[in-house]
Amino acid sequence: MSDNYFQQTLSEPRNDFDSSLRPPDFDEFSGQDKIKERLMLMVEAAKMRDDVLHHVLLCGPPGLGKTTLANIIANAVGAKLHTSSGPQIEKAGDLAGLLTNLEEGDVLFIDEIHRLHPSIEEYLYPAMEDFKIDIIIDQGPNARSIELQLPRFTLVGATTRQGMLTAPLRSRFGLVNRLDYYTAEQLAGIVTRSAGILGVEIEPGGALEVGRRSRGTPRIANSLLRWARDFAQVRADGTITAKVADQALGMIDIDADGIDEMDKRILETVIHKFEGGPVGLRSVAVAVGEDASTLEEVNEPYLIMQGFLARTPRGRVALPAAYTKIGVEPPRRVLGDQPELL
Ligand SMILES: Nc1ncnc2c1ncn2[C@@H]1O[C@H](COP(=O)(O)OP(=O)(O)OP(=O)(O)O)[C@@H](O)[C@H]1O
Repeated sequence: MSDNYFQQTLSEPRNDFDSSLRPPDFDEFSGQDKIKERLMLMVEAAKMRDDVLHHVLLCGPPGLGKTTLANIIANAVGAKLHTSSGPQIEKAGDLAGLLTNLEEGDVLFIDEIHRLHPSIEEYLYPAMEDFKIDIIIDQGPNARSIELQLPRFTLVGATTRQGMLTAPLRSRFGLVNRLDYYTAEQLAGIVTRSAGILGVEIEPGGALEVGRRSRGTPRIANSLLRWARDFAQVRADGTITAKVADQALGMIDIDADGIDEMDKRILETVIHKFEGGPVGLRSVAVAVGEDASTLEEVNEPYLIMQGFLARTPRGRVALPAAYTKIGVEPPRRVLGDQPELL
């Protein structure tokens, strides 16, 4: 088992397990109420006008349901969904290929859209605005650009890094939505639904225990459910009770706050190696042997949200809860200081 369980879960390619649990429509998609309401309204308005949907941007940490929402949007308007991602679109020709394959009303989902190369991004602007694209044909002195008219389509972009999106691209989306982490209760609801689909017996207490330790993320909740199911089968009578869930998750070193071994190592590093900070994220990443972007996307947001770490203009600092978590007394300066937050 990896010591960065969450990073491993979130970076796994999507598989049949994920698809079987993916809610097909807005009714079965729990949480994110504001976003759901806005999207449902947009869908209704487009249907009333017999028009295509505006382009939609979905932002937020991995595993919160961006891909799921893109599927739901396409289902809601009865359109075909085409899927790609920033890193997959390497050349302008790749983008032209995707766009010219679309039919009227189709939804094009581009995951990790912040990773599109700037030169490719520029091709996307006229496609989004006027549904046309300029392509260069021939080479050398014969090279010339021709304009192709595209069918009207909807672009759904997803990004884990809203800050890395260029202003021109961001401004071309009709609606920008930021997904939030889910509450333990919402996740318990998602776990109960998934257990029903998988035919797993789970008690409300068991679902809540899994929900509490899933760090606000449905993708993690489903993955922990899968582990708890195996555990319940082998070490209990197959039913996931609160106690069974607690033992199952304890066995993979996920504690009652949803903190795993890598999170603990990060806190220990900031506290012991860097005297509680401030320290730059890159230095922490080198010290714990993990990629800085993984720390920034997966570990840090949760540690900040739970009050273990704070971001200050001079770097990350450990808060009193971090000292308690790793079992050391917080120094007086930490208890007294209120770091200047970013
Ligand atoms: N609101 C929800 N209700 C029920 N299940 C959900 C919800 N959101 C996500 N899920 C489940 O969580 C899993 C992960 O969701 P999804 O792949 O859509 O996340 P994502 O935000 O697109 O992730 P990434 O950022 O890694 O692309 C899906 O298999 C889906 O079953």
